[in-house]
Amino acid sequence: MTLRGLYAITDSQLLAGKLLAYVEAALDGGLTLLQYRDKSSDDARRLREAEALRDLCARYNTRLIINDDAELAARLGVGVHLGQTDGPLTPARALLGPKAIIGSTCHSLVDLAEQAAKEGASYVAFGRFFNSSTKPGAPTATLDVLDQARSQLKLPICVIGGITLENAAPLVAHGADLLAVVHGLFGADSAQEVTRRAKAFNQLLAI
Ligand SMILES: Cc1ncc(COP(=O)(O)OP(=O)(O)O)c(N)n1
Ligand SMILES: Cc1ncsc1CCOP(=O)(O)O
Ligand SMILES: [Mg+2]
Repeated sequence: MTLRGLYAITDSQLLAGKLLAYVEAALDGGLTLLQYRDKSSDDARRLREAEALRDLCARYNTRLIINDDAELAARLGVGVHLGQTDGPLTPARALLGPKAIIGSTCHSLVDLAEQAAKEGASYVAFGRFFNSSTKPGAPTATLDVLDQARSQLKLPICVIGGITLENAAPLVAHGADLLAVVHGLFGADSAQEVTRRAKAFNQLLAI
């Protein structure tokens, strides 16, 4: 399986009251991956929403990834994205099995990505590349890091942080495989606009 394309990430504040409608609109435009990212501790809601997203993604043949929580991912039979403080990759791979998609945050450090590859990551994520209202304090990364990652790594490379239709092209030109986007996709005034943006991101990636 080649991991390349638009990687939509949900945000509980931005998508309050319209999570499924906006996610379906994005799926209509074409998503390679969807990440359920909810930093709250409302476990019951997280389970309910993640199950609904898993079923929706299945209808569109799109893989669901759970942020931070390998146990929830295992319960649902989907993938997980783990940051540097979200627990180790090796046990997550053992828990989820060889076919699960497991992503790893590497900030701007190719060494972290090399390590993640050895520990069984399916893709590595660098960023943030631009200002992000979703995660303003996230460490930054540059196009130089992306060049270095592209030349050293065989794994799919994901980029994140403030990505929009206006600024994404250089990231693709420098070797990004997956564009991970919250606000630049879901910060739209209508579901139709979400679909339009998703299609336009796919065009940027020549998908
Ligand atoms: C695709 C992707 N890349 C990076 C992140 C950030 O993960 P992390 O550093 O663990 O930060 P939180 O998202 O958990 O706040 C991500 N979630 N997805
Ligand atoms: C989770 C995360 N990690 C680094 S930046 C970021 C937020 C991405 O959201 P946006 O696309 O709205 O900047
Ligand atoms: Mg995390």
